Amino acid sequence: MIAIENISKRFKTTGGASHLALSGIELSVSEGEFVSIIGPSGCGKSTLLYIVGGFVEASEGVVRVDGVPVSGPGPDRGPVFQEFALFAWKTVLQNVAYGVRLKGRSRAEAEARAFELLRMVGLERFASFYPKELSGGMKQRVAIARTLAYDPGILLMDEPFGALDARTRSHLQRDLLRIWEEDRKTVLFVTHGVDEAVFLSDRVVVMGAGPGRIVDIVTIELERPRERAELVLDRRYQEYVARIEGMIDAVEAGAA
Ligand SMILES: Nc1ncnc2c1ncn2[C@@H]1O[C@H](COP(=O)(O)OP(=O)(O)OP(=O)(O)O)[C@@H](O)[C@H]1O
Repeated sequence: MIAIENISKRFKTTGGASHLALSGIELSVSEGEFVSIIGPSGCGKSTLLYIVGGFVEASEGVVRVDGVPVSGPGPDRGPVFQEFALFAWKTVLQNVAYGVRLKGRSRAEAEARAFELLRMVGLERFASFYPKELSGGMKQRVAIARTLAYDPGILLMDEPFGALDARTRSHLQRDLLRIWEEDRKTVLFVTHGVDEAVFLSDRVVVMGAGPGRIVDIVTIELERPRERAELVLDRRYQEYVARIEGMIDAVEAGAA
């Protein structure tokens, strides 16, 4: 569904020099697949996601979604980033309904669907609240519901749970998996958390820096549905985490 073909990205830096952030990235993601991208800070994970989203233009290469080259953002790719980017002046319900209205629905239809989505993320009781009245975890749930509202086939998630405390993060991971298991969107998920990547993903893409490149792709052969409490005790899960942590350590030490 997503074909990333030989993507490179060079940024101009101040003073006229340039910085090669990504080089020769090749990756195919199937419909309904959950793929995480992990790697040291600055290796270009966000840049790659933004290129797929059409927010940043590649210097070389092409990204195709269903065979069509990406030339800008589109409703087929829903971004969920770390900054919640909710409308401060709209209620929770209106924020989510906004996403539904992008699909050309009437206000009444949009609100009905928004309620359904709020139920899905466990926030129906907060429909009339404003973003400033919510915790970080709740805001991130609203942001996810708003993106789901226009039903993109692909979710592009850039450390969506990075700013949250460990407990809230683990609740949201579980909720995200539940939602994903219901309608199997294709997910590209950038994270710093190896455990999070292994828990959520079908495949984990490990990137290295200088320039940003793919070092390895690990297929996570753990059955679904996954339960965190069970999984952390599973030797295979522990081995995946240790193996990927080892790869990142090697990349950081310049050995990979
Ligand atoms: N708009 C920009 N202009 C110039 N350089 C940029 C720009 N955006 C990113 N870069 C550079 O590209 C490289 C990759 O950045 P990117 O944010 O994609 O990395 P990352 O792996 O997501 O990092 P982190 O894990 O810290 O979020 C970095 O060296 C960064 O300084």
